[in-house]
Amino acid sequence: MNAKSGQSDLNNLIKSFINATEGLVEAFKQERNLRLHFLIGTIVLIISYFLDLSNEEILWLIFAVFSVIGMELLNTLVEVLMDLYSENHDVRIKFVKDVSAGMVLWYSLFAVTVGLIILGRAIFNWRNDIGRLFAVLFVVGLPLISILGGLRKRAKRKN
Ligand SMILES: Nc1ncnc2c1ncn2[C@@H]1O[C@H](COP(=O)(O)OP(=O)(O)OP(=O)(O)O)[C@@H](O)[C@H]1O
Repeated sequence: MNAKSGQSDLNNLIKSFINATEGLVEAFKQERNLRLHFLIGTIVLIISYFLDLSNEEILWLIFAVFSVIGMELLNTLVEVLMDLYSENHDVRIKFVKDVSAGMVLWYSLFAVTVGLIILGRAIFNWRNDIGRLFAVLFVVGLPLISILGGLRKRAKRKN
């Protein structure tokens, strides 16, 4: 590798970084929900400075905050791509957009569970049962609601 190609590789890398940053900034400007997630993440991370948290707990909080923001970015992409594909009303587009929004909701529930367990202990001295119950409620509850909904529909069709 000569000095010239090394320099051009570096320029490309810097350009890619600038483009990626522009993408983040644009998404932040355009998406209200993304701004909300950044705000909540900022508040949680600031609060974490005033609490007695282990390294592991801080890492979980950071993981939760970054995950929700990452999923919101992905959801923004899906919405834009679907709108580019077609602006007509289409049940398949509705499905894709709703699942994508559901993905953000799912990760938000994960973040709330992490918050309940870690911040709940550090601020209110809660046992981790509350966070665990919250997680179980959604992991078990969601499929259950869907199964019960399906059974009800089937029963209605038979009548
Ligand atoms: N082309 C379409 N066909 C059918 N349903 C659609 C279509 N576009 C949007 N929807 C429905 O409207 C909802 C909102 O879609 P929209 O693209 O407006 O996202 P948004 O309001 O920006 O969502 P978010 O609050 O997640 O950013 C979708 O989840 C979907 O249920």
